[in-house]
Amino acid sequence: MTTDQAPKSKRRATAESMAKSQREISVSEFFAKNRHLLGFDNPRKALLTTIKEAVDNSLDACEEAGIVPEIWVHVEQTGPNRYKAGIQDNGPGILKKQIPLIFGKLLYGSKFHRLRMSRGQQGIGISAAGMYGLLTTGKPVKIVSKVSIRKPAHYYELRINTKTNNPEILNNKGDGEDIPAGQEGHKYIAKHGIEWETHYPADAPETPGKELAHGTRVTIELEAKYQRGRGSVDEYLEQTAIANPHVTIHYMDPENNLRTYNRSTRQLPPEPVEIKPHPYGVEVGRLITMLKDTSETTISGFLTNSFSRVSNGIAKQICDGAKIGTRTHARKLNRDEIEKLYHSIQETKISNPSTDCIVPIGEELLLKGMHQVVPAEFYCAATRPPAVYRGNPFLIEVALAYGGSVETTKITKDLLKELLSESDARTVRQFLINTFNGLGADSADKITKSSKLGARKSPSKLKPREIDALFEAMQNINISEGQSMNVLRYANRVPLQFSQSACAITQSITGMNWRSYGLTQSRGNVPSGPVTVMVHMASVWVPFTSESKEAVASYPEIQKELRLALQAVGRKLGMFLRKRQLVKQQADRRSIFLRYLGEVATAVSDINGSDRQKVYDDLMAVAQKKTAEADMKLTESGKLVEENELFGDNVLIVEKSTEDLLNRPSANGSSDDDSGDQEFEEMEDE
Ligand SMILES: Nc1ncnc2c1ncn2[C@@H]1O[C@H](COP(=O)(O)OP(=O)(O)OP(=O)(O)O)[C@@H](O)[C@H]1O
Repeated sequence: MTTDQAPKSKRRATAESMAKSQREISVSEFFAKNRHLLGFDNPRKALLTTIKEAVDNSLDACEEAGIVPEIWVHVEQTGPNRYKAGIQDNGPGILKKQIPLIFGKLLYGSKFHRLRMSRGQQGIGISAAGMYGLLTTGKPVKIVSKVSIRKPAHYYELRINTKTNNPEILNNKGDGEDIPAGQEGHKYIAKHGIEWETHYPADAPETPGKELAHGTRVTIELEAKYQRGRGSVDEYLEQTAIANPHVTIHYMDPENNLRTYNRSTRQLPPEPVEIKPHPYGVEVGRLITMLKDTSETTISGFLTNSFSRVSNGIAKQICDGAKIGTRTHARKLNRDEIEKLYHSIQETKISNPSTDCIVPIGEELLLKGMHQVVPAEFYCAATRPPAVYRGNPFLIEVALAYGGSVETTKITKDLLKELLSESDARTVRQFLINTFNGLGADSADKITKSSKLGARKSPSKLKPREIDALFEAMQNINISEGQSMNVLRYANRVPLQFSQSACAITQSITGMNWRSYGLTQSRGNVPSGPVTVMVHMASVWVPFTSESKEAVASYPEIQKELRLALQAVGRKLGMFLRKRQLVKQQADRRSIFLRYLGEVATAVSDINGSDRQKVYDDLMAVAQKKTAEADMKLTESGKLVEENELFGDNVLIVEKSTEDLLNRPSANGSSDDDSGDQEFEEMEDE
């Protein structure tokens, strides 16, 4: 018997029968099945992604139009596991004929084909959110858009046809509705229950009660879950406000709490300039397509007009390197010649792309933003000069805040009750870690232990007495040394809230030695301590690791810039902590002198009959002189700093009194153990 023969079996399919089921897959069908790729992998994230896509679009549109953005976000519960999210802006609005395509067709947008810094890049975001809503609730997307105060607004209810990836308009027999301008329109809106803010709020500082002249509102009903804490809508909006100090957001949460994040500046970020691709970033395949599609006749014309930084001289050098004449017909190059052209491009010295296509937040605004949201003692920021990866310009900036109260001490008991009832964590320990940024496992253990809650206690089943004990422990336990660094990641001003460990930003932080800057850190982890670090990558094309735009890919050029920016703020933090340590030591010494001064003065006066008060004053003067550093002001440059004052050199110190320092644990955690300091000095010497 031969063993290499396949067992006899009936032929199951033929090429012909298989051909019957082979057909094109629509992009919408693909993403409907793979919704996790777009950030719709669970109901909680689906709500966040929907709001994020709409808010990012609003900010992009306002900035592009030169309008100071005002955004309304309204989240309302419409049933068990069902929410309605409405996002409105005061942007330029959208032309009537474009509305169905933008909201009812995947991969349709204005940003994909251009090299210019913006939040959106792919043209999937908002239509995917609408599709998710439709699939999970059957409800269409509702859009109102207005381009001028004098013209009618347009109202559409539409759904995406996932088979054809095309929009279907549902209202007014497929034509959509026009809402008249002015009073008549306001009546129409009220009568038909259309969701649209007609006016700015009466207490809006700059535009109280003014009618909204233009803007867009999208309303999507979807299967979702609302929960605060890490990765929530609330966190996204708060972090968006930090990185976009020019936006005002009115946020109505599902419990009808209205929160307003007011802008701190009316200055829009400078307009980024659109650039052409840089020759170094173009791969052979792309070069072939570009040559096929070009309207230029000569190869020299093609090179100078399709790419940035290619002058006639550079084009000639490239052509010479490839042994092709500059006047050769661009569309007639064969594959071999294109390959040579590609290699010659790589070997020709071409200057870096221009960098006015990327706009940093800037050190001053970074400090302002951080200071508004993170209460701390010390802030600093650093913006790196632009660099290039794969031909794409990018820039890294970092802000750091040190000190201040721990998140667990900032909440009220009522909020704690709400958070506990919303949580789906299985244990209280897990709840604490998931809900409070920077709270490490050790601190969560300390809190649960102190509140005497069993390790397996479920957060939603706590009795009032147990909630009281938990609240008490959260307020009183000193967990500053157990805190881990809170990392806020941003790409083109958009907060990145997921896939932390896959992101180049987190990897750069964990790969650095923070102990040399006075923080404790176990190898390969984020450092410990009451520190918040905000890292922003701005680029014409952010290399995300997936379509849901959650993590930045680790290109070596990006890693290098991240490291340099983090080191810049790390050094400033190190200086601050060292000075603070010195002040504390001297304050400790002075307090010991003061303890005995009175007794010594009395004894001296008894022995030699001198004036006790004079002896006391003299001794006091000596004590003060010997411990003069205790009065040192905690500034980089030795200047006296008023609270909240911003320095020119991008450091902000909110002064602490000497008493505060004496009562506060040191950077390394304990107030009376100086072993950590020794380690710190040693690291500095290295
Ligand atoms: N609120 C708005 N105001 C004006 N134009 C808008 C608004 N929302 C969307 N658009 C337009 O619709 C297009 C498609 O938006 P969509 O969210 O689908 O993709 P994107 O923002 O281009 O990219 P991404 O998928 O990366 O978010 C945008 O490129 C923009 O031109």
